[in-house]
This record gives sequence, C-alpha cells and structure tokens, in this order.
Amino acid sequence: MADLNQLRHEIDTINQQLEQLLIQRFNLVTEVGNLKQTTQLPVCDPQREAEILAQVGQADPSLKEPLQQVFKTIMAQSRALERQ
Ligand SMILES: O=C(O)C(=O)C[C@]1(C(=O)O)C=C[C@@H](O)C=C1
Repeated sequence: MADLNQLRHEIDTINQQLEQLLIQRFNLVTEVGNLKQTTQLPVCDPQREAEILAQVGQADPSLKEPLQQVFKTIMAQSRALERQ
C-alpha cells in the first residue's frame, strides 16, 4: 500500500493540473462574458448548463454525484466572473 506522503504527493500534482485547467477555463469564460455583454445575451444559460451536467459522470457513473456538485460550483463561479 502506498504511504500517506506518496498519496499526498500525487494529490498535489493533480491539484496543480486542476488549477491550470481551471485558469484556462475561467479565462475562456471571461471571453464568453465579454462576448455576451457586447451582444446583450444573458450570462446564465440554463440549457447549456444542463447539457454540461448531463455529460459529467459518464466516464465514471459511480462518481456522478460528486462530479456534478463540482461542476455546479465551477459554473456558479464562472457566472460570477462573467458578471465582474
Ligand atoms: O457557455 C456559456 O454560455 C457560458 O457562459 C459558460 C458557462 C460555463 O461555465 O460553462 C457559464 C454560464 C452559463 O450559464 C453557461 C455555461
């Protein structure tokens, strides 16, 4: 069995990868927000969010619930960024 330090090292590596991906996503969302402001589209698009949530969890259905919670939080933060 891997020891605690080894497991935490792997978690730290994944945290760094997640952070980089989230930065990329938030940057794209900011662009979407600017586009929506110019074209006077509403920030919130419930249909798009439902489509994203329907995809989430397909790779591992046993983790669907926690994955959906994470993505709901990501999209809520994305909406907040778009409104800044
Ligand atoms: O795709 C959009 O229209 C976005 O604004 C991005 C995003 C997202 O985070 O994926 C955020 C807010 C919308 O409600 C839908 C999706």
